[in-house]
Amino acid sequence: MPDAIVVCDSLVRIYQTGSIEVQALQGLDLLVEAGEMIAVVGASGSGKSTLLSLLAGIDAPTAGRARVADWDLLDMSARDRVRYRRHTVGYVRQQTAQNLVPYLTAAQVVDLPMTLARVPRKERATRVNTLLEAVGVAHCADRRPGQMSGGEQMRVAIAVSLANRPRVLLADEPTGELDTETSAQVFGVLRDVNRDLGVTIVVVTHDPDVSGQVERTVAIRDGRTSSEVLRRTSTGANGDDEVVHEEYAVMDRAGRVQVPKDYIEALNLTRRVRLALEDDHVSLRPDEETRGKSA
Ligand SMILES: Nc1ncnc2c1ncn2[C@@H]1O[C@H](COP(=O)(O)OP(=O)(O)OP(=O)(O)O)[C@@H](O)[C@H]1O
Repeated sequence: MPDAIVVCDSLVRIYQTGSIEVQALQGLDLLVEAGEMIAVVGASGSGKSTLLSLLAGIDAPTAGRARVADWDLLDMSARDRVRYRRHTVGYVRQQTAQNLVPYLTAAQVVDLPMTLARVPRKERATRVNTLLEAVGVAHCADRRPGQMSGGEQMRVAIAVSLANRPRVLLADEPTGELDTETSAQVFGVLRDVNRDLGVTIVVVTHDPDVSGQVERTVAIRDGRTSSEVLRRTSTGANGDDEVVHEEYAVMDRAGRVQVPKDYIEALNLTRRVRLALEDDHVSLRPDEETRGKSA
């Protein structure tokens, strides 16, 4: 992908707690094109938040390669990290309240990252208004978090993350605390800012139905990218536009592919499988010998 703005190649993050080692990411591959909006899904503990905090520059990878815009995430000084977090990426945290400050109004909290980046006062005031309008909460400018609904707070959090014109917006479960309707509205806001401001968006969620809200959904399993769902619009037999979801397995550079769990269970696949190259596809069959032993 020549225009990739996010490149993760065999990315590894190992957490060490005492003598216990947890491999949160075990060689994850991910490419995100500039201007794309993708969702990252996966079961609890699959490594979604770890991936996002690495991309946000909050945490550092253990091994592998990770690049966002012109930054190499494995080779950044503390000072680089501050610049990267201030200007290149916007980050919306999982808990709505963590994104805001209880005693600051929406206008003040959107202003804050720009003040830290020494943006002139006049420019800040204009940008605060533009952003609050862009996410549909101009009416909340003078309200504190306690005076806003969960959906409004999340919209303000998105405005805060966009204050310094990041190239990539990372959102960790932005709709986790919201009802279905409000969630759909927040996704609508993300799509609007993706389209109108050209910011690349990576949204993490454990809601598998999110694939209807974005063009590409990447699934993580056990710290690796396992499959992708692409949403396409095609013209049906009756001439109407219909949305089609197509699922693909992801192959890494070494040619490794994760077989979906339901396929493994359906054919009782165990340690060894038979692969065969056919004219236009590869077939994968159970090895009768190992299957017999495991049964
Ligand atoms: N700071 C940490 N120290 C030790 N282990 C951690 C740490 N952070 C995450 N882990 C472990 O790494 C694995 C991946 O966690 P992560 O939070 O990335 O998963 P997730 O997919 O975001 O889960 P959830 O949907 O529940 O938020 C888990 O086994 C988790 O227990």
